[in-house]
Parts: sequence; C-alpha cells; structure tokens
Amino acid sequence: MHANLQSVATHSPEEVAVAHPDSDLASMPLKLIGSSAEWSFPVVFLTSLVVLLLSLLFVLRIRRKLLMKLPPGPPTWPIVGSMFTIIRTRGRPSSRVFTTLAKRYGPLLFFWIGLRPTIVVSSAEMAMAILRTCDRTFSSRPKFAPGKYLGYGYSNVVFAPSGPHFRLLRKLYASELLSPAKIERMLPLRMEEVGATIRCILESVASADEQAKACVIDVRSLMLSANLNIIGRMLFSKRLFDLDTKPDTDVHHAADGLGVPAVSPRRKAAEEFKSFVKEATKLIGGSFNAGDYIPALRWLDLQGVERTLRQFQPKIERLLLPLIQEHRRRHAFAIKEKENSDQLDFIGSLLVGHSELSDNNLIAISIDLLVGGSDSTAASVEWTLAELLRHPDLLQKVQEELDIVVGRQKMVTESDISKLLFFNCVIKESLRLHPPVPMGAPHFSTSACTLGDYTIPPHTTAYVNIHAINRDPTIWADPEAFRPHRFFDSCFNVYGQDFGLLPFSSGRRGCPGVHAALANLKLMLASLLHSFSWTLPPSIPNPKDLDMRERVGIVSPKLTPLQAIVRPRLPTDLILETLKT
Ligand code: HEM
Repeated sequence: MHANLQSVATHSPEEVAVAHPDSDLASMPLKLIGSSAEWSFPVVFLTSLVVLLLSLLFVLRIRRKLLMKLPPGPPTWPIVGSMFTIIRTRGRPSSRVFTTLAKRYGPLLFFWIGLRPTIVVSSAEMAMAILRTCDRTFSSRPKFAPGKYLGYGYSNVVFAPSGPHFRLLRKLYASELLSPAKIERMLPLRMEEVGATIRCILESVASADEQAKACVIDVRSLMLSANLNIIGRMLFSKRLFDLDTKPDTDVHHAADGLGVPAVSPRRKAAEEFKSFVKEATKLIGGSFNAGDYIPALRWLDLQGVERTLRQFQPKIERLLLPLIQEHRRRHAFAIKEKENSDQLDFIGSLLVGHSELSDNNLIAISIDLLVGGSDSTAASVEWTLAELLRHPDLLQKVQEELDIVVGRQKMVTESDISKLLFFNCVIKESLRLHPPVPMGAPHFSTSACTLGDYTIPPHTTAYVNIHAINRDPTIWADPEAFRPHRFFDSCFNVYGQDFGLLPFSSGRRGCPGVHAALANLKLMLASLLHSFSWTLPPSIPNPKDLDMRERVGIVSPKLTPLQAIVRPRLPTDLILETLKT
C-alpha cells in the first residue's frame, strides 16, 4: 500500500481516481492523499525542475561553445533555419544570392536549412580547404530525395555517399570508362557525331530560304541532341535519335493533348530523351523539398517532390531499360569472347567486369553520364557562342586563327585543337565566366572539422560557389568582362589544380567527365566556327543587347535559349565530301 501511495503521489487525486476507478484509492478520503502529496509533490517537482534547468544550461553551454566557433551567416529561425533564403532562390542555392551574402558575411558562410547545417564557400582559399585539405571529410553526398529515385537508392556516382561502392565506381570512371586514353580512343565516334551535326545544319540551310543560304538554329537544343548522341554511343554504342535544328517543343504537352501539335515519331524520340534530361536536371537541382531539410516532414511530401520523382521513374525505365536489356542480350555472347575491354562501350565494360551490377544499377550509371554530361556540355557551347556573338571582333579572331591553323581546304581534326591557342583561351574564359554547374553538387561532411578559426559540425552540407570564385576580383582583373586574352600569359588550367578556376570542381568529387567534356566541347565548337558564319537574328541589332542572364539550376544555361543565323563558310561540297570519308 505504501508503494502504491508513492507511485500516485505525483498525480492529482482526480487523475488517480480516473486511472484506478476500481481501486480502493478512488474511494479514499482526499485528505489522506493530499497530505502525502503535500510532502512529496514539491520535492519531485523541484528535483525535476533543477535537473531540467541543469540539462538546459549544459546544452546551451555546449551550443554556445559551438556557436561561438561557427562561421557567420544570415539570420536563422528555429526549425526552418534560413530556409526562406533558399525558397527565395527558387528552391536551389543560387550562386548570385550567395555571392551577395558572401560580400556581407565573408567567404565561409554558415546557416541552417531546416535542421541541416549548411556552408557555402566563395573563395579560392576556402575551396581549397574543402576540396583538398579536408577533401576526405567532405567527400560524401547528402541523402536528398532525388538520389533515392534517380540514383536508384543512391547507387550512381553523383548521389552515392562516400564508401566502397562509390570508390569502386569512381575508380572505374577514372581508370577505364572516362580515362583520357579511353576518351582519345573514342575520337572516331566524336568525329562522326560532329559530322552529323554539321550535315544537319547544312540540310536546314538547304531547306530554308534558297536565296539567303542561311538558317536559324536553336543552339542549345541542337547541342543537347548532339551531346546526348555522343554519350548514348559511349554508353550503348548506339545513336539515340536523329538530329534536327528546330527548337524543342515539350513532348509531354503534346502527349497530354494540351493543344501543342503532335510531333513526328522521329522528332518524338529526340524530344523524349531531351525532355528526360531536362526534367531530371530540374528534379535534381531545381525543386526545393522541405522533407530533405526537416526529415519529420518527409512523409507529408509537402511540395509533392517525392510523388513527382516516383512518377518519373517509369519514364526513365521506359527509355533506358530496353537499351540495357538489348545490350545485355547483344553482348552476352560477345562479351565472353572479348579479351580487349577497350573495344567495349561503358555498359559492355561493366557487364564484363561487374556482372553483379543489376539493371537498376546500370540505369543509375547511365543517368550519371546522360544527365551529368549532356546538358552541362551543351550549356558551355551555348555560352561560348553567345559571348563570341556579343563580341564580333573576338569571333573574327577565332575564325582567322582557324583559317591559319586548319586552312579552308579541310575540316578541323582533333590534332588541330592544341594548336589553336586563342581558341583554347576562349574556352577557358567561357568556363570561367559561365561555369555550367555554378554551385557544383552538394558535398556532405562525415565528421566535424576545423576551417580557419571555425568549427564545422559533422553532417554539414557544403557548396562551393564556383561562379563567385571564378569571378573573384582579387584573382581576376575586370572579372565580369569576357577577355580571353587574359589566359595568354596565365598558367591557370581547368583541371581542378587552380582553386581560382574551378568549372569542374576538384578533389575526390571533382567532375570525372572533364576529359570527355573538353574533347566533345572543343571539337564541336571549333568545327562549327570553322564551317559556318555566325550572326545574331535581326531582332537583336546590337550584339551587346543579347540577353546574358543565366537560369538558376544545378546546370545554368542561358535563361533565353540562344538563336543564331548560320551560313556555310567553307564550300558545301568540301564539307560534304569530307563528311563522306
Ligand atoms: C562542360 C561540361 C561539364 C562541366 C562544367 C561539369 C562540371 C561538374 C561539376 C562542377 C561537378 C560537381 C563536382 C563536385 O561535386 O565537386 C560534376 C560532377 C560530375 N560530372 Fe561533370 N561536368 C561536365 C561534363 C561532364 C561529362 C561529359 C560527364 C560524363 C560523361 C560528367 C559526369 C559527372 C559525374 C558522374 C559527376 C559526379 C561526380 C561525383 O559525384 O563524384 N560531367 N561535373
């Protein structure tokens, strides 16, 4: 009985009566209970209060200690953190917003997005700290929703957290699939696809106004198609679709019957792939998902991001699974026979050496390359052409150099590229001023670390503001201007060794496709500039009026797609003859 009284002492008499309706206590005189509670209730209450206050003080002290060492940043609200800064930037960390914040708080910015500690670094020194000094600590990726669906359980490189699976794939990319030697061996494939692009433009010119001998092309759309075909062939030894020069229409609108005219089957295949890449890119980096930052909200899926991702998966499988399965069948026998894996495409090489990889793993790897490599390279061609069209004197200089080095009697080959000194400066300057992936991809720290005077807590998401670093006035004179000449006497390269120029990032997570990207980009651009004359449409009489705003997203192309007028510059017969051989 005594024990019973002890246990109910902290409850009110009414609670006791309700909790034990059948017990003797219910009928006990209130006085008896009250007299015992008078003695024990304050003691228990006060003890609990003291314990609570002490724990609170302890937590606050630790927190203050940590806070004192945390880098500065914008105001943070309870629970949501600085989420509203992110929402203002349309759900994706915008390089320009963070450049402005860095001017106020310094090159190492700390804030919370929901419950996730986040840093953004905006100087070469800080980028070096993250990508070289503390590279191992920051070499993981946060587990955001897109990686669950588009990475098939975070199983491709771009989404994989650091660990044995990630290391295995990265090693494969570096030593086999995307190694400089492998990319060099893919030269015939690149030449063919550049040839197909040129032929496609010539066909458009031929079918356009006879007299003008010119046509308008949508540069981004054509470049996206060309790069998708290059990567499709690298992956599956297969062209994904035929090219055309017209701007994209949205396939899903046409399919939905929303008033957009139906497209031909040939064009539909092209647009399905392109819309797949665009949607995937948007889903990876364009949609803010509260559940990624406040895990308790994940199940609510407030913005419907997870639903959209789930609905997107069948579309991926419809496009990629047949290619992979056909590849499995086609290569099942041949692979056993092949001794030299150099002859195999990516999927073939993986089937030979890593039969444990499932269809889903192979789909995820295909997404790495199709999504990671096509839009970024297309955006880079578009930015470079846009800058040259804005600066006709520079365009003329590039074409003069092409005439001197290559001549007008033949077309550009890859062995010409290294001799084109000014052209190479143009490429570097374009990648500096318009890095196609301006904030890189989010890194994630696996343990606490020290950056300068500050402590960065474990499990911090880290962004490198490549856009801000590439335009840092302490590194680059007149940083906002397009001045390729600056690279004439500069030893800066774009391979991640110079932390003031990081278009491909650096370290363990640096872009594994850098050699493929540069090879595709340079051969395509040099060939287009050599074969055709380029002008802006009459709607932009002054080149300086060309809209150079960028779209916010993980890949940032021009906000308004570049339209340009092209005219053959080399004799058409010569081009067609060369393309035949
Ligand atoms: C001009 C073209 C390109 C640019 C500017 C570019 C830039 C980048 C950047 C900045 C990153 C993030 C690095 C980081 O998180 O620190 C990245 C990652 C990646 N890129 Fe590229 N890229 C380009 C083309 C390509 C190509 C052609 C491929 C493949 C064929 C490719 C495959 C990848 C992959 C798989 C990753 C993820 C790496 C990882 O998480 O470990 N990229 N790229």
